[in-house]
Amino acid sequence: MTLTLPAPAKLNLFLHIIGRRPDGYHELQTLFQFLEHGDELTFSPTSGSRVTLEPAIDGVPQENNLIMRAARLLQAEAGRELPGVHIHLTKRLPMGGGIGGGSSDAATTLLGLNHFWQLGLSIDRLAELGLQLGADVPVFVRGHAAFAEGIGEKLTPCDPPEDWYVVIKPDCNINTGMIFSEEGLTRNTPPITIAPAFEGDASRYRNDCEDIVCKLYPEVEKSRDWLSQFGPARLTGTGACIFGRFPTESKALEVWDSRPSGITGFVTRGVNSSPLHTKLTELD
Ligand SMILES: C[C@](O)(CO)[C@H](O)COP(=O)(O)OP(=O)(O)OC[C@H]1O[C@@H](n2ccc(N)nc2=O)[C@H](O)[C@@H]1O
Ligand SMILES: Nc1ncnc2c1ncn2[C@@H]1O[C@H](COP(=O)(O)OP(=O)(O)OP(=O)(O)O)[C@@H](O)[C@H]1O
Repeated sequence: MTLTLPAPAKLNLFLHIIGRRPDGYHELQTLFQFLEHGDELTFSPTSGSRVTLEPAIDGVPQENNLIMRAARLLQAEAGRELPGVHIHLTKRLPMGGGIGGGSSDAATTLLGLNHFWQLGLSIDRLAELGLQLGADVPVFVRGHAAFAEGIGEKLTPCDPPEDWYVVIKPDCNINTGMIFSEEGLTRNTPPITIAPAFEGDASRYRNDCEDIVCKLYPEVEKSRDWLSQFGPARLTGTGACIFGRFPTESKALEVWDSRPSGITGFVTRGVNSSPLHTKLTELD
């Protein structure tokens, strides 16, 4: 049977860097919330035992695509030949945007194929496998908005307000590894000791990558300057996307409709339960 599942985007409502591990990875404190907007994956049975994926993403070799890598991890975990599957990807999320498109595709593949192949793997095991693919994959596997620590794998579920967002994608792709290797990055923000009750207080919470990203990419700074006329505007992840929060859809659309020509992005709602998990629950 064919299975179609969403791969939602995420925002980092704030992102603090509190230190660096001996292996070079950065210790973070961040608040993840999902968005209703996202990619979509369709899994269809095929004869034989191959996993195929279409369309390919320009510049990403098929075997490096996080969807194929997630499928390979599950095949290895099962340790036996599994039925063939064709995966169709509807890509809507910009790459290098800090909204987790690749990580979410990987999580949807892990949960989707676990269901499709009836592997019966637990969410804990799928989150462990996901962490091998990227620091952002576990939150997408677990499916609830969360305060994250460590490199993003220690998750405390929480419920920030489900506001509306204007998300702008400046015309640049930002490489996460490159930003984390920048000399001038703030790496010593004092840790928050309890999971925050986030009310969008811009002065208490920030994104520690924002200053450096705005310095390196003037188009990101320009987007932030435009959106911040309407309220606090912030970077997500290591960029490039900038988002602003609004209490209603009509207010978000009003701002979006006033954008100058050349600004691309979307309006969407923040949700604390992942649309992926909502869809999987409906199937059970
Ligand atoms: C910035 C965030 O998007 C916040 O949610 C994530 O922490 C990044 O997660 P991601 O895109 O899945 O990143 P990964 O593919 O795991 O890492 C890419 C590269 O960024 C650097 N990296 C990543 C995460 C982290 N906590 N510290 C790091 O220093 C590492 O050099 C790594 O090789
Ligand atoms: N299915 C996929 N979708 C998007 N990118 C993929 C995929 N598979 C591999 N990649 C690679 O991963 C890189 C990061 O893509 P992604 O969309 O996750 O960026 P991002 O939004 O900056 O993510 P993050 O917030 O996790 O840093 C891409 O530039 C691409 O080379």
